[in-house]
Amino acid sequence: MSTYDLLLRGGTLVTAESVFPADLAIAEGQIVEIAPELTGSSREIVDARGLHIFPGLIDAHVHFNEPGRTEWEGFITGSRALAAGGVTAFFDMPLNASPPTLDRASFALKYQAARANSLVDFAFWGGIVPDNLDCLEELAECGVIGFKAFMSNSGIDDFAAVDDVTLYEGMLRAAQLGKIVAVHAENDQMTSTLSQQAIAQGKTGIRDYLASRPVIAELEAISRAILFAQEVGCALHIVHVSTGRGVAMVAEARLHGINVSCETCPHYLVLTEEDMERLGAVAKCAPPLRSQSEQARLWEHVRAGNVQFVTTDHSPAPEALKQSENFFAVWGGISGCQSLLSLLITEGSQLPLSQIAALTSAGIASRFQLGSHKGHVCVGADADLCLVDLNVHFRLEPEQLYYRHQQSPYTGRTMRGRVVRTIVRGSTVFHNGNFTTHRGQLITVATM
Ligand SMILES: NC(=O)N[C@H]1NC(=O)NC1=O
Ligand SMILES: [Zn+2]
Ligand SMILES: [Zn+2]
Repeated sequence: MSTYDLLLRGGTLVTAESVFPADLAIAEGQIVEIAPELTGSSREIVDARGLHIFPGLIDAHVHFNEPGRTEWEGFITGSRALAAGGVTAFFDMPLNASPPTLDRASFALKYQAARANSLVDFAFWGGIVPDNLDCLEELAECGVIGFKAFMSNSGIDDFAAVDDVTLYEGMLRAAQLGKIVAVHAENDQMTSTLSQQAIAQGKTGIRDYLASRPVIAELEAISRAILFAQEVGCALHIVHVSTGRGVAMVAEARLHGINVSCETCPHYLVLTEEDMERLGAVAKCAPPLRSQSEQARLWEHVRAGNVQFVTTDHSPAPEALKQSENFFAVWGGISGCQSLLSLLITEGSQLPLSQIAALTSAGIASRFQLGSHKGHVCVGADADLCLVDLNVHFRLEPEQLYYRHQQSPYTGRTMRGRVVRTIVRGSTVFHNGNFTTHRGQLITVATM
């Protein structure tokens, strides 16, 4: 009889392919057996009857701001929120921390902070800005997951937007290094000029902000990035696509064999322009929330499989930065990394559970070539799992949030599916509101 470390008995497994009842056994941090009724002895047995066992989610886009702006969000608070939401790994963006992740030294600071404080596994994006092209090679050596560039103003002075030449040359180098380039795609000239004009005319309300970042600004930047990537032969990823039309451009390019993918975020799927008007600063983001008709088309593309994965773009800031009469001056960024799974289960009732697993784990593992050990529920994979009770409906209250700042546009919303346990490489890191000590490790990545 085999001896396991942990046996999950009687649960319903959710994989990117299917949903089926099974026992799951873990030893030395890995899944070692999956079968209808496992009889081996185990150090610990969890009764998973009535629960769904999802692959631990991977959030490929968060801003945890440590070091340097830990008062905005840090690895302790951010990774607790993730664990409470069933997320077992995250990719941290190269900006909003100080210094931003632009070279070997800043990568080392990030790594040390995450290693000391993160409850779950992590990887890092490096940045591309106009003056760091010569540092991309050392960032690749450090093990960044890819390179992120802003095609419009990032809101952070020490992370400048790329001009076309920097983007082109950055893509050339990324292609040589076998790394993916991710872009925040909005046309800088349009968004900057429209913003300046509105502010000069004293038009600083929420509708004015929306008007300063039209859909066409996003579509133009997506098309330019795709054109560059095709020419250069670089793998491209478009972050936080806010409209179905943006996804359609990516889908069309993929049909032509261009190596491009895209993500969207829960806020574009569940909130609209009207919500931004109603909720105010807590719902400010860029690209902004869109109309109901744009949102409906975005959902169609998600259902059709044209969006490779969903991320949260969790980008919080202290309360003071969220308060201004001038909506342009308010920090743009939505806090939501704790609610990814529950939002998709609740709002994506048309999405099969398997597709939710694909969008939150397998899709990311495959795009970033994490290997079969991450993002999959199968024998030999890391035992990164979350146990969810789909029968629970709950109202999200601010005091249930583990963020550094207990604010989110999703508070007050009734959600379905409570995460009861989160397991990282075989260790329970979250269980019914309790956390263990940190456990996170850097995810090592292949070059493409
Ligand atoms: N700097 C930063 O986090 N910006 C993010 N916030 C947001 O709403 N969109 C972004 O790109
Ligand atoms: Zn962005
Ligand atoms: Zn972001």
